[in-house]
Amino acid sequence: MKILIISGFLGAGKTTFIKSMVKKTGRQFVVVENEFGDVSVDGPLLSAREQQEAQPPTIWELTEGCICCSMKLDFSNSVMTIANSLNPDYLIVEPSGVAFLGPILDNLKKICYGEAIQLLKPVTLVDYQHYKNSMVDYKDCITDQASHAGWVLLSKSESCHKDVFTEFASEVHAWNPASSVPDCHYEMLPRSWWKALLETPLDPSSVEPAPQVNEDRRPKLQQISFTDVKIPDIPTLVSILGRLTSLIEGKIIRAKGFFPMGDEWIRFDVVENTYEIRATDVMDDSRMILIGRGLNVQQLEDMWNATAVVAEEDEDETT
Ligand SMILES: Nc1nc2c(ncn2[C@@H]2O[C@H](COP(=O)(O)OP(=O)(O)OP(=O)(O)O)[C@@H](O)[C@H]2O)c(=O)[nH]1
Repeated sequence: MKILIISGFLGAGKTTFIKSMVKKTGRQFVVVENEFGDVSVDGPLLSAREQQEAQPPTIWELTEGCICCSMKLDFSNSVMTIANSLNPDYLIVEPSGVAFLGPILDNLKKICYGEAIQLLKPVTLVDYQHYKNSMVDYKDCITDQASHAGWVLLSKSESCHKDVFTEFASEVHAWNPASSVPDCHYEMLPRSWWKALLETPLDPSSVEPAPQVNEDRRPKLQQISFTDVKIPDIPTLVSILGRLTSLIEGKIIRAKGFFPMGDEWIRFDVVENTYEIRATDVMDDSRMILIGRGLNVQQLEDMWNATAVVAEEDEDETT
């Protein structure tokens, strides 16, 4: 079993990359999802086909802790269990956006043996639209992720000029001279690149011991999660997302979720000051999570509860 870690800060595009990798390579993957927060949104979204023909991966969720520190042992036990039970050709690991990559590699190298469990060179995604801003507050985490990667990819860069990639590569090479930084968005890379991604091993003896991530280094973020999400219509959702991206009190770094609206299921993503709304597959339940700092939790909970009441009234009127 080969292990490929896909790291990157909150909202950098890890899940989107994994979806693309499934489609481009046509392979069947098992994915370990470790989300920041106590509900998993990515797991169900990765399982959703969303009109794509590719076979969705099998998801193994690890919530309520971070695999680079508090869940270290649970994580290595899960990897061993997956190797011994499912034994897939490829295990993809998506750590939470605030996980440090160094300690994850250090932990995994201890359970690598022969061909049974092999590490591949990890990927780190860096969000072109937001990373310069994020570097102000989360530099330690973002540079750790890029410093330990074999491949560093600039996401959300589809319309960028080559010069942007050249400048980005020289910035990354200052932290990690050995990393490979493609000079275009990953969607444009040839089949040979995707093949190399799934074949290039990381020598475990080259992984340096990583100290325990102490709490001072970890991004200090709050999370609020909701299940049974009710939003009556798209204008209300747009208005909520507009408010979330321009809070007077505190700052939302990431928000995401999915919920039913009439006969359809809708998903939304907020990354800093941008948001996206799309249709998705029918899900078993609805979920959402807000991640940020300095948040007025009571005010945000009141806002969602008020929206749910309106949605319920609308439902009553239509039945
Ligand atoms: N245009 C564009 N949008 C992207 C790209 N990658 C991600 N996005 C968008 O960015 C948002 C977050 O993407 P995700 O793939 O969920 O990011 P993530 O890193 O898995 O997020 P977390 O797990 O919550 O940290 C979504 O709205 C995506 O559609 C990209 O390469 N190009």
